[in-house]
Amino acid sequence: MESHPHIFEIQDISFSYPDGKTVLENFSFHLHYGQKAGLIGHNGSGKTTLLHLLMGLLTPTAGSIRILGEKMESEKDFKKMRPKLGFVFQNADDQLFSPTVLEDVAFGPLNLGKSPKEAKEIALQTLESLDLNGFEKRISYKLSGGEKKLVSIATVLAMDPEVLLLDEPTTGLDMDTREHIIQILNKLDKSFLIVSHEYDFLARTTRDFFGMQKGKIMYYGDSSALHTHTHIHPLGETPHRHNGIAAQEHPHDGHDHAHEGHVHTHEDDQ
Ligand SMILES: Nc1ncnc2c1ncn2[C@@H]1O[C@H](COP(=O)(O)OP(=O)(O)OP(=O)(O)O)[C@@H](O)[C@H]1O
Repeated sequence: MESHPHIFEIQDISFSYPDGKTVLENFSFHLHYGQKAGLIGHNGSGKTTLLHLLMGLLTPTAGSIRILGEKMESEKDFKKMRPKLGFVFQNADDQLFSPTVLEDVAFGPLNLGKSPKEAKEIALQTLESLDLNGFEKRISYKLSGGEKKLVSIATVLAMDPEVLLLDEPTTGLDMDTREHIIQILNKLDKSFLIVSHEYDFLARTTRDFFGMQKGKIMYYGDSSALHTHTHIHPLGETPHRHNGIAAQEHPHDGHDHAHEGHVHTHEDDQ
């Protein structure tokens, strides 16, 4: 169901932490309906701050935030909107707080007004759809880090949100769990925004990427152009230098793209 062209419309927002540090200034960003996007950028560039602003966990000092067409002006607005925004925290311990996995996954649906029986059914179906059958009886705090991340995603999907926001979902995961998350995201018919430093992960899960630097979106591109060191670009043999970073020469097709550690546009090439 597409009722709004944009999931998020952020216009000219500014935000500073109480200690006075300005993280975002006149910042604008749009995520349209159905978009699967990655957000990359250096440590401290403001990615987590942006996600927290989108969730209403922080309040901008200026500018406007519209979500699904509605202007977010108060905690009341965000409270109403939050069930539609599935936020997967960087640290799964911030997401899981019930004794068992079943209670954790049923918590959202219960909160949305489902009966205990319905909530249990939704929780079991959600676990099954993520290949987590049998997890329902597990003790949440005894799960491994990777299992906690998968169950965190289940707690969010059980609420059937309009959009998922994932903050560094692959941190500390082994290859199998990372692969499992890639499969989950690829099967998902939802919009999402993933903050990650893992370019290959974003290339396999998203279609677009935004590159953030010092509180600004500096780049926008096609995620298939995201990759780590070893690659051959599909066209052209022209060697180039990356944005003043020494001697990483390789052939490419002239698209704006990103490499591990930095993003660049070809206008920047010399
Ligand atoms: N609670 C806070 N109080 C003061 N400054 C903060 C607070 N949280 C974050 N910051 C600062 O705001 C800036 C942006 O932080 P943020 O966590 O949004 O960056 P990030 O892009 O998510 O970084 P990372 O990739 O390291 O997670 C950083 O300089 C950080 O030190």
